[in-house]
Amino acid sequence: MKVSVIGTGYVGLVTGVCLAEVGNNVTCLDIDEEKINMLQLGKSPIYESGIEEMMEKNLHENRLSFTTSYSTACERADVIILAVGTPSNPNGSANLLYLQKAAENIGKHLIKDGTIIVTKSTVPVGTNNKVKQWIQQSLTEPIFFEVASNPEFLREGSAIQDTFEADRIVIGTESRYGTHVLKELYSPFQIPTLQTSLESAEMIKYASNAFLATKISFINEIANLCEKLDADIEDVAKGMGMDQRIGPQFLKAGIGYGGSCFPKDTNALVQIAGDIEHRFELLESVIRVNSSQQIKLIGKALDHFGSLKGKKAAILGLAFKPNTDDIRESAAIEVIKTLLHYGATVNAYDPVAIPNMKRLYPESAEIQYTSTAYEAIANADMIFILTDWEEIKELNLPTIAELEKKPVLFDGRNCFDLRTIQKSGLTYHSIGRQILTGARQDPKFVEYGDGFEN
Ligand SMILES: NC(=O)C1=CN([C@@H]2O[C@H](COP(=O)(O)OP(=O)(O)OC[C@H]3O[C@@H](n4cnc5c(N)ncnc54)[C@H](O)[C@@H]3O)[C@@H](O)[C@H]2O)C=CC1
Ligand SMILES: O=C(O)[C@H]1O[C@H](OP(=O)(O)OP(=O)(O)OC[C@H]2O[C@@H](n3ccc(=O)[nH]c3=O)[C@H](O)[C@@H]2O)[C@H](O)[C@@H](O)[C@@H]1O
Repeated sequence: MKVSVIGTGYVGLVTGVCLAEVGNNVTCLDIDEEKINMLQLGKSPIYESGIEEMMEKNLHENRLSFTTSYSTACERADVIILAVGTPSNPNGSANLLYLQKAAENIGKHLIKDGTIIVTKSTVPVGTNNKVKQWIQQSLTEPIFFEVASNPEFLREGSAIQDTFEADRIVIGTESRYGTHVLKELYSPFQIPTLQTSLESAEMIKYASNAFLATKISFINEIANLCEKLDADIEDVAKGMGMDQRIGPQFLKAGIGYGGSCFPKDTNALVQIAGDIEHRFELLESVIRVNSSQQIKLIGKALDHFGSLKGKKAAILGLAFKPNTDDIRESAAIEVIKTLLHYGATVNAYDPVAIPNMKRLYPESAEIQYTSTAYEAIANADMIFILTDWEEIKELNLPTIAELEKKPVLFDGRNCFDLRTIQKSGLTYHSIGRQILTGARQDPKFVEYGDGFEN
């Protein structure tokens, strides 16, 4: 099939490359010329495992191309996929301006009857009907087209794997023709497909993200109780997750959810509910819990040191999760801001996200970036673990314990088991578990069995 993808961000690029990989002829379009120039050279503007290799292969085999021209992208496409950003407006609602511009441009350049225009961007219920109007109003001649909703569920950091091994593909369509074309497009992936109305497909996306965010805030609240009641959140989450009705995923307590989607989509859903005069109190609480969770470690550091003025903090992990360079809504942004506010200075390290964070916090007397985790730690009074990168989970704790300052470890991702920490003699604060003071003490924990995954 001939497919065009509008927007070459995390979703558009991965979708385009994977659709080319299964044999389609794919044109990816973006208004950002710099991105398109890079992509034409086979370089990915985002850090996503495996993307460059798959891109290179499909460029070489002439199934994939990149352009800034709407006429090139629209003229022969059977399917056009909209994957532009839908960021938050100041009131939390979804900003549909990029989508409107893209839809209008499609309308202006559509010349082939029967094209299906698919919204993959996350959009409020009712938006596909607007997309239809925007296109209709921009047509230069009468053309038959259809719209469809096809929300995306991939995660950054495992986007290619998630595309090939998704739990489901949701297709909201208006006719049998639309359903037929999209089912055919996705048939090589052999993934269960759910066909719904446009509105239900749009709602499935928000409801899924809101539910996952709720699970995270719920387990974080339980962690906050565990800290005060001498229970261990890792054991508690494991025990809960063994109940198949609950399931083990998204029960990892920590410093809350970040990223470009959970914060944006939970706020948007509260706003969508507000627009129809329904107060979504549960989701409002989920959002509030997450905001306070993001700076939980600062409270622990203040309790420990009294004052943070003049203290040196090593920040390990800047990305909102491992295996991505994305720092959008990362807890690291709030933690750094608050540490600087309290008069601390920062040495920050991340395997890939430093260039993105430097745009927000350029290097200065207060904040320095280092090329290894150990460099960041060398002179620190305290260490904040904010992203559970594999290399951070593998830090050599005895080496850290031997440093002159013997830094205090504040672990926002519960990367270490308590026995390992206890052996190292470090003072250790984590989320929802007992504090280890470096003195000889027996941590209250059990030996984990196999199979507990997040
Ligand atoms: N990032 C993720 O993991 C996921 C994102 N989504 C949703 O997918 C959508 C896209 O998200 P991302 O890929 O993260 O966004 P992004 O910000 O990484 O990329 C969006 C791209 O669209 C381009 N663009 C903007 N206006 C355009 C126009 N008029 N014509 C052509 N290109 C245009 C931008 O230059 C940019 O390259 C959002 O609605 C998001 O909520 C859904 C699932 C996963
Ligand atoms: O709509 C989207 O953009 C995407 O949002 C999330 O994907 P993503 O944001 O890439 O990453 P997740 O792995 O879901 O993690 C989100 C945040 O939650 C945190 N998290 C996740 C799981 C957990 O148990 N605990 C926890 O704190 C992570 O550290 C991270 O900050 C969803 O998982 C995807 O299904 C969805 O497509």
